[in-house]
Amino acid sequence: MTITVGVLALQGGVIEHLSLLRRAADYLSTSSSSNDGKELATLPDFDFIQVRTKEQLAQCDALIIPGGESTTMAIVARRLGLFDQLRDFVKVQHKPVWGTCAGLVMLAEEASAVKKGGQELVGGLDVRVVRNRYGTQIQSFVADLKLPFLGEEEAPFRGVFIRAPVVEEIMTTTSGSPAEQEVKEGAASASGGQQSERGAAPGDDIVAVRQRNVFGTSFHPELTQDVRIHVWWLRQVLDAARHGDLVAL
Ligand SMILES: NC(=O)CC[C@H](N)C(=O)O
Repeated sequence: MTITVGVLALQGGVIEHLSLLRRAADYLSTSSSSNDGKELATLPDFDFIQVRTKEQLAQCDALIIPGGESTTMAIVARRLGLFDQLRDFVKVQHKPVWGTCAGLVMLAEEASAVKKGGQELVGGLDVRVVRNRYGTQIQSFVADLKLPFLGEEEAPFRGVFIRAPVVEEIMTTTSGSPAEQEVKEGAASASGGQQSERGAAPGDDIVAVRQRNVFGTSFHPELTQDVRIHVWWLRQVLDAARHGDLVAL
């Protein structure tokens, strides 16, 4: 079995994600060969592709929407007629999708601080993000993040924040619904903001969020050499492929 993972390649950090995805897949194949062999026996091949057309999107079992500029990405996606299919991918087929930075904006149901006239979103995460939370490009910074979903004992993750959005509100669609709880369980706060080299510290801002099949990060793991989040996400993709949907963490 081959699992096809796409990176939406309309604009932004596409190559960087593809490179870390390949490294993450290598890591999974070597780590599974050193455990009891159970995972190895069932570990499928991964195919990583750039997605610019409806046909390419249709091939994908999972998708990354990279960082870049969400307004530009939305305009190009509209021109290429990809929006309906993207929404179907996320909200009807419930395939695993991960958005980084501009990708998180695209996956939010609502966004504030948008350009005049608004911008089109794919949605899927019942959150409102605020764009450019920490200011402009020159106010970019890195901060050590504690991300509980990687494991409580794990070393902090070096988060790269470039005109980053944060989740300003987790919205209650149906009160007490499982979806709402999963958002909350999936939320990860930044800590160690004093490690920031530049710009505002994230403090308690929500910079990673998950709701069922949809995952978003404010920062750019693909701009580091740290493969842990890509490995974690590929495991989610594997689980989704095996079980038909994502399992709880
Ligand atoms: N680094 C980024 O992806 C920046 C995101 C950008 N501020 C947007 O809203 O699209």
